[in-house]
Amino acid sequence: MSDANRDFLIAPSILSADFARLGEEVDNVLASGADIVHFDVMDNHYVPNLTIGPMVCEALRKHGVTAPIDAHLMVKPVDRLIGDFIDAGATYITFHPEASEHVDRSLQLIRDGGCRAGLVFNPATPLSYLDYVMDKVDMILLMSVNPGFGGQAFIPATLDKLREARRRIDASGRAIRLEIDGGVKVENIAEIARAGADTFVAGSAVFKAGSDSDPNRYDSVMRAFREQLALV
Ligand SMILES: O=C(CO)[C@H](O)[C@H](O)COP(=O)(O)O
Repeated sequence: MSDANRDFLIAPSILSADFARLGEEVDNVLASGADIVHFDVMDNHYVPNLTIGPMVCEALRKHGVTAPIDAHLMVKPVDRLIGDFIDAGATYITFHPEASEHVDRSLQLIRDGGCRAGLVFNPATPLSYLDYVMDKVDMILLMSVNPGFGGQAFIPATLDKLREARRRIDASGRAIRLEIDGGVKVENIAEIARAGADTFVAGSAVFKAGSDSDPNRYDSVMRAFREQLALV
C-alpha cells in the first residue's frame, strides 16, 4: 500500500486522561475527532505501573462509547485477560509476544473471540516475532518509548523500525494497521507518518492540552494533528 492510500487514525491514550471523569473525557476527545480509544492495561508485573482492566472497558461501553477500543495489554500472562477483554467489548486486543507463552495461540484466541489481533514491540524487541504469524495479525504496534508511563520522549531508532514494519506489511498484501505509541506530538507526527505509521497513539499531547474548564479543549490539538498528517 502506498502512502497515498493510507488512511490515518488518531488514538488518544486514556492513560493521560482524568480517571475521575473518564466517560466525559472519552466523549470529549471523540467529539474532537479522535478515531480510536487507546486503552492501556498495566499489571505492575510485566510493566512497572498499574492501571485499568476489563471492568473499565465494559463501563465505557455501557456509558455509550461506540468508537473502536484498542486494548493494549501490558500484562503477563495474557491469555485469561484476552477472554475478559473480548467480553468487555474491546475492538482490537494487542499484546507483547514476550509476555505470551504461545503467541500463535494468543492471536487465535483474540480472533476466535471476534476481535482484531495485534502484536506489540518494545523498542528493543525484534520484528522477527512476526515471521510465522503475519496471517493472524491485524495490527502491529511499535512502542517508541519503554512501556509503563506516559509523557516520555520518542526514541528516534523507532523510525527505522517503522520503515521495516511497513515493508513487511506491504509484502504481506494484508490490511494490517501500523500503530505507533509513545512520545507522539504535533511536532513529530508527520515524520512518523512518513516512516510508515498509519495509526497514532498520543496520550499527554492530547489530554494535557487546553484548559480543564473548556469542553472543547481537545479540538485544537486534534486539528493540529490532522493538519500535519495532511502534509504527508
Ligand atoms: O503505552 C503507553 C506507555 O506504556 C502510552 O500509551 C504511551 O506512552 C502514550 O503516552 P504519551 O503520548 O504521553 O507518550
